[in-house]
Order: sequence, then C-alpha cells, then structure tokens
Amino acid sequence: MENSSRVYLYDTTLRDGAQTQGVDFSAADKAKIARELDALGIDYIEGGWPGANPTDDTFFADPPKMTRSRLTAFGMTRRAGRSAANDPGLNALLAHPSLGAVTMVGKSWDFQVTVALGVELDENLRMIGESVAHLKPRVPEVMYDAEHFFDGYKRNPEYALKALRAAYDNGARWMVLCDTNGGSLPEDITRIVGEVVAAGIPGSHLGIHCHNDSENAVANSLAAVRAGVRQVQGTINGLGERCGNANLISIIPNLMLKMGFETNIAAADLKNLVRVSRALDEVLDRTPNRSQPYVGRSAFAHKGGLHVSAVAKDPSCYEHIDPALVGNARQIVVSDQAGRSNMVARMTDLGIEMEAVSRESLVRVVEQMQVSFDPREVTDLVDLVKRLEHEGYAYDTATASFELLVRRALGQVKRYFTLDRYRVIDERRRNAIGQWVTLSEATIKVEVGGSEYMEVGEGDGPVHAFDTALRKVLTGAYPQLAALELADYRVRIVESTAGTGARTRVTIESTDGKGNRWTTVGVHTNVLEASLEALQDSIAYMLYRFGEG
Ligand SMILES: CC(=O)SCCNC(=O)CCNC(=O)[C@H](O)C(C)(C)COP(=O)(O)OP(=O)(O)OC[C@H]1O[C@@H](n2cnc3c(N)ncnc32)[C@H](O)[C@@H]1OP(=O)(O)O
Ligand SMILES: CC(=O)C(=O)O
Repeated sequence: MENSSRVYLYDTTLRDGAQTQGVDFSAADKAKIARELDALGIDYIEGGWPGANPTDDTFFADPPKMTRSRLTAFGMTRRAGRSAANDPGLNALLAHPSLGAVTMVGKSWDFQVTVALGVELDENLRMIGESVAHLKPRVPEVMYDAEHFFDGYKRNPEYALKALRAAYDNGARWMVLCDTNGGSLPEDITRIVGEVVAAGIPGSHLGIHCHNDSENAVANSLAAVRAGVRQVQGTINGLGERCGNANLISIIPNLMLKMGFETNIAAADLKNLVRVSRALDEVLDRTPNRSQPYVGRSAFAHKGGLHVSAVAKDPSCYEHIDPALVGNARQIVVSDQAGRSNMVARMTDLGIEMEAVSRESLVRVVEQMQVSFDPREVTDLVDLVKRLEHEGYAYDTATASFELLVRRALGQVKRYFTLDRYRVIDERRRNAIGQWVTLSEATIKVEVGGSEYMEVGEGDGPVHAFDTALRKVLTGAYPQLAALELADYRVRIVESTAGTGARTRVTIESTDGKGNRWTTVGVHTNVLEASLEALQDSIAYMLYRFGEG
C-alpha cells in the first residue's frame, strides 16, 4: 500500500544543472556532488547522459557507490525509423550495471513532434512505447520525461495524454510532466495535473519537472504535489538550462515543514541543506547567494531596528521557521538601519557588554581612521556606526570589520603588524614579442614583532602586488596566513559626504580553506587605500579569530 504522503525527490543537478550556461562539471565534481546528495537522502540522482559526452561516460564508468539513492541515467527515446533494439543511444543507457533507473525524454506536444522531430504523430507514440518496453526488463525502473507536457496539453490535451499512456501502458514507473519552457503558472499546473489524474494516470506514478523562466518553478512544483504528483524533480540551488530548474533546496523544506509531506530525508537531517547548497557552490567556485531562501546567509539576518527589537522578544515575529531546522543561523546585523536593539543583540553574540565599550575608547579608534567627521563628536557605538556608514562603510556585510572595530576599542586586538610606508608602481609596456603587458610592483616597509622589514611584491594589479609583498613579510611570523585567500573583491563608488570627490568602498570576502569566511571593508577616495584597509582588516581578523588569539 502506497503511503500517500510520501514524495520522492529526484535531483537533476548533474544533468539539467550541467546545461547551465557557465557550468562545466568534471567527472570528479559529479562524483562529489552525487555523494552529498546520497548522504542527504535524495531518492534519485540523475548522473548525466551516458553516450552524450566523455565526462558523463567517465562518471558512469566508475560511479560513486550509492547508499540511499538510485543512480539514474538520462537519455532519449529511440530515434525515428529505428527499432529500440538497434538504437545505439538507447542501448548506451544499459551499459551500466549499477543503475537504479533510466529516464527517457520524449515529446508530448504535437507541434514539437512535427517541427522538432519531423515525424508522424503516431511514430512518436511508438518511439515512447517501444523504448519503455525495451528498457523495462533490463533496468530496475524506467521513467518517461514528458517534454513540454503542459504547453502540449494546453494545445492538444488528447495527444499529450496519449504520450503519457504510451509510457504508462508499457510499464514506466513514473510519467514526469515537464514544464520545459518554464512559462506555466501554478493555476495551470493545478488544473492540468488534476485532469491527468482524472484521466486515469495515478498521482503515485506522476512526477513534475519545472523550469524557472517565469520564476514559478518552486510554486509550480508544490502546486503539482498538492494536485497529486508524488515525484518532484529539481536541482540544488536551482541550477539548470536558461533560468534554471526548480530549486530542491527550497522545495524540500516547503514539502516537509509546511505541507506535511514525508520524503526519504529524516526531519533531523534537514539541517544538512545548508551544507549541500554550499558544497555545490564550492565545486562551482561560486560565492553563495546571500539571499537564497532557507540557506542564504541573509535568510535569517535581521537589519531593521524595529525587526531586531521584536526578534529579541520572539524570533517568530520576523522568521518563518526556526533557522536551525535547515542548518542555518539567525544573524543580527548592525548598520545605519540599526537601533539600540541591534547593537545589544550583536554585542551579545560577540560576548561583549554594551557598557564595556566607552565613548573615549571609540574616539581613540576613530582617530586612527581617515574620516570626515570630528571623532570627538561620537556619542556611542550606535552613533559611531551610523556615522561610519554615512562615510561609506557597510557593516551589515562586513561583520568582521565591525567586530574588529569593537574589539580594538576594548583593546582586545593586538597590533599584529604596522604598515610604515609603501610605494606602488604600475607599468604598461610591450614585451619582447610586441604584446602589451601590465605589471604592478609594490615596495613596503612593515614592522612585525619589533623588527622592520622591506619587501617587494609583483602582481597583476596594485592590490595584488601589495598583497604579495605583505604576505612575504607576514607569513614568516604568521605561517597560517599562507591559507588566506580572497574569495571576492568588490569596489563601488559611494556618495561623497565631504564634497571632496567620490569615495570608494572596497569589500573583501576571505576564506582560510577550512570553511571559514569573513568580510571586511575599507573606504577612501583612493581605491588602493580603501583596498589596503579592507585587506589589513582581513589579515588581522584571521589572526585574531582563527590564528593567534
Ligand atoms: C528538455 C531537455 O533538457 S532534454 C535534454 C537536453 N540535453 C542535451 O541535449 C544535452 C546532451 N545532448 C547531446 O550531447 C547531443 O544533443 C546528443 C548526443 C544527445 C545528440 O547529438 P546529435 O546526434 O548530434 O543530435 P542533435 O543534438 O544535433 O539533435 C538532436 C536529434 O535528436 C532528435 N531528438 C530530439 N528529441 C528526441 C527524442 N525525445 N527522441 C528521439 N529523438 C529525439 C532530434 O530530432 C535530432 O535529430 P536529427 O539529428 O535527426 O535532426
Ligand atoms: C526533460 C527536461 O529536462 C525538460 O523537459 O525540461
């Protein structure tokens, strides 16, 4: 007896996700992601298309061992005018004994059959039926991805249903309704799934595969489940052709936490969602999307003073779920939108009493900075943050610079090094074969542990040259800095407050190769100075937080 509240999860990150512009997985990348998905408890992992390219062949030749998932190969129905037994593409799907399922895409929209395939409508139905019948005894499960199902159904429902029937009657386990062009709205999905079920194909054999071209892929997938389908296809972080596929990272908690469905993922294991989402970003060398629902760093970040004041009383005032359920964490940020509540909450996170930070200590810190206001005017920490944000600093993202600011006021951060002076030269010249080359060279004088050092560094640009020279000096005293990497570097012009020309804000995101990330900021009319401020904060933060103590 089928459990009607059980929804099967099907991940196509390694196939449809590989169709994302700019994404190019290696076989090793695919294996790494497949292992994450298996550990999470995804029911089906579509590994790719055997026979389509060498990467997918390499992956399927030695796939990772699955413990909880069925490894699935993707392909298409037999070619027109061939028998299934003689179709090399179809039979390439059978060459892998470890497969748990095979999914075949086939047309279900009469217009596509005529235009894209260029075959008779009946021949397409035979292609579907015969391909399913050929695979059925040879693999544990066969699925039919009904390409363009919703668009096809809207124009010719009778033919679209015949395509599903051709698969169902020949024993396909799942008929997957695809919103291939991603233009459907939830009400279309609800109506059409309802009519398919009423036409005799049970929801326990129906799946949904939505694209995000109208930004409805998640909503459409959930609507399909409400209307009866019991398999949901999607990708991690919504990767996929054009605007992407339905994002499983949102679908899974919506199904489990809001709609009361069961999946192969235990409720306690939902907390692995953040890890899986970030693991994909790591493989793709992408900066995680801060605003991604459920798992983004800002998904439970509170900035507005009114919000923070209420969240301190009860987090559910401004949170739709407890962030811990999906492995995320609440964050209170400080900025010019902050009130005293933000500051108290942030300081509590840092383990610091607000009262411990005196006005005088803040004035001393600001005197070391190049700001356009008189440091003696600062009244307290909230006032200081608002003034610095007005100068161009952005502490809601640069949380590491904020922490350094406060800890410097408290005298908790030692001077790891002092930059005495520097000179940077940029040169553009022709090389020996007449090509233009640009080179930057930085000479710095730095004091570390009572000794002075002069060093020269070369780089692709002035910041790189400066960074190279500084690291040469500092890694002797602080070897852990060898692992410091700049993950992101952003520059933007901020409004001048002093009428002396545009100021630039440089924001740097750094990593230490151990999964730690922190963000620092620098502001100056000179972009190099702004960069150096952010860079020096990044180094100081790493040494303070993870290294020297
Ligand atoms: C909706 C989706 O996302 S489906 C998945 C799409 N993904 C991909 O296409 C990525 C992998 N694809 C590939 O590597 C290649 O397209 C291959 C290896 C599959 C095929 O390559 P080629 O043989 O050179 O064909 P090409 O890609 O140019 O055209 C596709 C052919 O398949 C036919 N075809 C398309 N869909 C189907 C189908 N469901 N069943 C049978 N034949 C089909 C087309 O009519 C066309 O035939 P033609 O060459 O006789 O005109
Ligand atoms: C099968 C598939 O990827 C689609 O129809 O979008």
